[in-house]
Amino acid sequence: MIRFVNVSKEYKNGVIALYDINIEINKGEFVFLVGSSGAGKSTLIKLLLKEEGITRGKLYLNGTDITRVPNRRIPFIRRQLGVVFQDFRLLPNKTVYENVAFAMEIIGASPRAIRRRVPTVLSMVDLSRKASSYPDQLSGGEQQRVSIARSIVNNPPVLIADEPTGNLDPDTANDIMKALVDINNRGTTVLMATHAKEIVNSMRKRVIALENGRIIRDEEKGGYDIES
Ligand SMILES: Nc1ncnc2c1ncn2[C@@H]1O[C@H](COP(=O)(O)OP(=O)(O)OP(=O)(O)O)[C@@H](O)[C@H]1O
Repeated sequence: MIRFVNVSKEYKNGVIALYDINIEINKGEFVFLVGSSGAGKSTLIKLLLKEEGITRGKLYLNGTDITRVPNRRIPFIRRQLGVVFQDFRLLPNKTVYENVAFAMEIIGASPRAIRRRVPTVLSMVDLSRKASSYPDQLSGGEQQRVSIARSIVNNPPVLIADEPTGNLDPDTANDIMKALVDINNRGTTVLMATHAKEIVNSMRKRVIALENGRIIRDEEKGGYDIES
């Protein structure tokens, strides 16, 4: 599903953020990406989203070498990836329903498909009651669940979450994790970058640890730290 082959990333200022990264993530896996600040987690995600170019190596998404994809095809690549960020990034002037519907409108979905699909995903994240609310009328956890609904509404095979619980208290963070596990159980591959040690330790999923741009650990059913 996702394959990094000898990938390196050097920024224009000479900072080498990733060195010779090799990762293979299969369909349906749930993978935590951990590492201290500056380890290279966000850079790795930016390469997948094609927000940054790759300096060396190859990166495959669903069998396509995305390092060779021309710019005009980037939107098609992006459609295979649902993305959730720490800061939710909802549109403030749209309701919950409209925020989720908008993700379908921009890919040209029919009004009928939108009317059918949006209530389904809102119920998956337990937000049916809040469909007409605006983001500023919601708690942080609810806003993040809207953002998750939006990220999966077009059925992407892969969901990328960059520190999705970073702004949330522990109970709310657990609700978000339940939503992500639910989505993973329905077959979506999940890659989540996080500093949330307790969450990683309690879930016992695959853990890939980065340090100074290198993979120092890749463990099935791992913990946040090597000793855990
Ligand atoms: N646009 C950029 N230009 C130059 N250097 C950058 C740029 N973005 C990140 N870096 C550098 O690349 C390295 C990796 O940064 P990155 O943001 O990927 O780390 P991270 O693991 O996501 O950290 P955090 O947990 O704080 O988000 C750091 O040394 C950082 O300073």
